[in-house]
Amino acid sequence: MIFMKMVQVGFSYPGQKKPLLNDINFSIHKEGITALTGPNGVGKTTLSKLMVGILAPSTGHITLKGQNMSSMALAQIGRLVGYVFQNPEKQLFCPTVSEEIGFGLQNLELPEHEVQRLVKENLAYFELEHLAQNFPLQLSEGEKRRLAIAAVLVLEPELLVLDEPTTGLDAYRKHLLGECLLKLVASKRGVFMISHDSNFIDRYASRILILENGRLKENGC
Ligand SMILES: Nc1ncnc2c1ncn2[C@@H]1O[C@H](COP(=O)(O)OP(=O)(O)OP(=O)(O)O)[C@@H](O)[C@H]1O
Repeated sequence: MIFMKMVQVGFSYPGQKKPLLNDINFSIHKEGITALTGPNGVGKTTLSKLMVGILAPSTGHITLKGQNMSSMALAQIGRLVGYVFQNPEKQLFCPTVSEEIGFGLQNLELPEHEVQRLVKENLAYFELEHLAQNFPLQLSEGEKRRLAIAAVLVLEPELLVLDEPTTGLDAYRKHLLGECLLKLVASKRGVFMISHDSNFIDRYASRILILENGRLKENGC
């Protein structure tokens, strides 16, 4: 079943004479890891924001599980599609690292012991245990990114959208992230990542999309 579909999607920011995105058509089946790459400023982040409903298409439409996204509330989209921003600071707002990971779980009204179990598990997996009581905005860049990813992953979205997830990560943490994404895929969840990191893309992506001059190409064809 098609999970997400973009049909003739175009997008311009207010005041732009030429559309940034033009006639974008593609489907995501939640299988494997899809990478989106392309030159700086071409509209990759904009495309990812359309995928999670932060922006709406100027023309065309996007469906999510067969439903037009324009008729869905952001919270409804957010339960299906998780988004990790290019700049992790945009999504960190809790007083401690532990609370940041637990925040979304609290909103799901899970029992407290289950919330604490999942928080502990993710603190350990992302090697943030020693920082559990620290203020998120005072972490290093790589630690902030690991925390932002942990806080979204813990909610087990069906599709995870990540914007430049390897920025600021050392080789070992990139490896951990890649293995974590493969685990998600093995549990029938989809991953869509924007990246310029060609080594990471070659190692983990099963599908490569390239955005150039407002249009999308698959595998450079
Ligand atoms: N809110 C906004 N209002 C107006 N223009 C914007 C806005 N956000 C982004 N842009 C412009 O849209 C273009 C595409 O930006 P976007 O961040 O989507 O590109 P990108 O491909 O992700 O770039 P990079 O690889 O550098 O991260 C840029 O020229 C940017 O300046």
